[in-house]
Amino acid sequence: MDKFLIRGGRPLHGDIPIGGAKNSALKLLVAGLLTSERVVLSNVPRIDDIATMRVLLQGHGIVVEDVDDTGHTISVGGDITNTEAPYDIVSKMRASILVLGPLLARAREARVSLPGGCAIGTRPVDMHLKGLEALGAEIRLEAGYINAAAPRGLVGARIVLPFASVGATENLLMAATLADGRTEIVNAAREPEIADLVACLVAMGARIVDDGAGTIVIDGVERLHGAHHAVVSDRIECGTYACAVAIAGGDVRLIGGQTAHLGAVVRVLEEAGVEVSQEGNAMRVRRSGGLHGVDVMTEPYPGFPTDMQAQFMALFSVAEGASMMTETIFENRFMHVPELNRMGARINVHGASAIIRGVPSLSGAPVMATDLRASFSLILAGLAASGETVLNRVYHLDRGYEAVERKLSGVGAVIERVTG
Ligand SMILES: CC(=O)N[C@H]1[C@@H](OP(=O)(O)OP(=O)(O)OC[C@H]2O[C@@H](n3ccc(=O)[nH]c3=O)[C@H](O)[C@@H]2O)O[C@H](CO)[C@@H](O)[C@@H]1O
Ligand SMILES: C=C(OP(=O)(O)O)C(=O)O
Repeated sequence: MDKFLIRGGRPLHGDIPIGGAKNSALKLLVAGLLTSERVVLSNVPRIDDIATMRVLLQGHGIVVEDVDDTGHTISVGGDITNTEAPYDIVSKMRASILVLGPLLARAREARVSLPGGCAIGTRPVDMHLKGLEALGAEIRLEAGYINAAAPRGLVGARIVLPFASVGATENLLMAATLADGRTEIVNAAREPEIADLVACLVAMGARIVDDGAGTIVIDGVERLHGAHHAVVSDRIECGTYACAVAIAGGDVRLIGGQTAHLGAVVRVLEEAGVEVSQEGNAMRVRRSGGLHGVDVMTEPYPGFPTDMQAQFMALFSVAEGASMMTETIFENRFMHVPELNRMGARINVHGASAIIRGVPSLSGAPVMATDLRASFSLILAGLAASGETVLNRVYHLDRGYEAVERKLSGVGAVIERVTG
């Protein structure tokens, strides 16, 4: 198993390229199930979750190909020959549940493993299933699988989501593009990844009006066609490297980064003492003075993202004063706390909130994390720590961050991957 060795204490200077969003690219690949024609996606990140999604789609009979040798442009298309999403893939990657709506819409049936919980929480899918039932699907849960059928096709409906779930919005949006009549999704998620999916579906011939304020209206069409679409920039990767500059100090341009998608994150960075500006197509991040603690609560977009919570916990560990981090999206997303504390952080968790009392410095240690963002929070701590940090279980990072060691060493960090 690969490890990272990190030696802290170096400020960061230069440019870091920001890739396409994992949380958008995965859904856009799934959208390819909605047409037999080729959908070509550019700016796709080269990460393990994308490789897993390719295997899942190929299992459905879809042809997934690299369009060039960059590995960042992928085409999907073809006929669905198998409507089962098996346990071994769904349990590895939760975004697999997103095939349910498109399979039902196009093949009129689907058998998808229930994803179950994961390291950050129970993560139920009841809203996905209720929404699909409202569109006329018959759903039975059996032996850990969702068996869904819509023998006469899906029919448009008005669906009010009790919570602005990103996954449920995406599943229902894709299913509704081929339903008979009009679907209205009320209290829909407003994340930039939703707008990206809407833009791709519209390019494929879907009729969608998204008011950007939580209401999406879809008029079903008979068929969708091929399209070209560039994946939106990864706001979480961008925010993560902004935290790297914030914790290590320095001055870095995050090429492709968009402050417009990171409003809540930028506000917290500025309050903490970090300078952030948009300069052309780059987000510039600078810190020369001290860091200050801030109180933060995770919320659906445009609130502060849960996917940035762990990274900010590392940052606040070395900020002056106390910070409070409240996690409202997932019930078990503080798994990084004991590891940060092993590096000298002073963090106490009380239910959904954590109090972080800033310390003057952290010290390197062998650490490991149980999920993607938690793993990066330990790299961030390592960048600020004295001595060497050894991060184990790098496979969590490889799921969602491309070329971490290259991007960080390119701006002066000392980080090395040890394979084996
Ligand atoms: C609102 C939010 O921040 N969503 C995040 C969530 O998306 P993801 O799509 O995974 O999760 P949802 O947005 O659906 O879920 C948010 C909350 O709703 C609950 N829920 C969801 C679906 C359902 O059918 N029933 C139910 O109870 C979940 O348990 C969770 O507490 O994780 C992704 C990966 O970290 C992030 O990129 C998304 O930004
Ligand atoms: C938790 C994440 O992803 P997933 O929903 O794939 O677990 C994430 O992107 O931070």
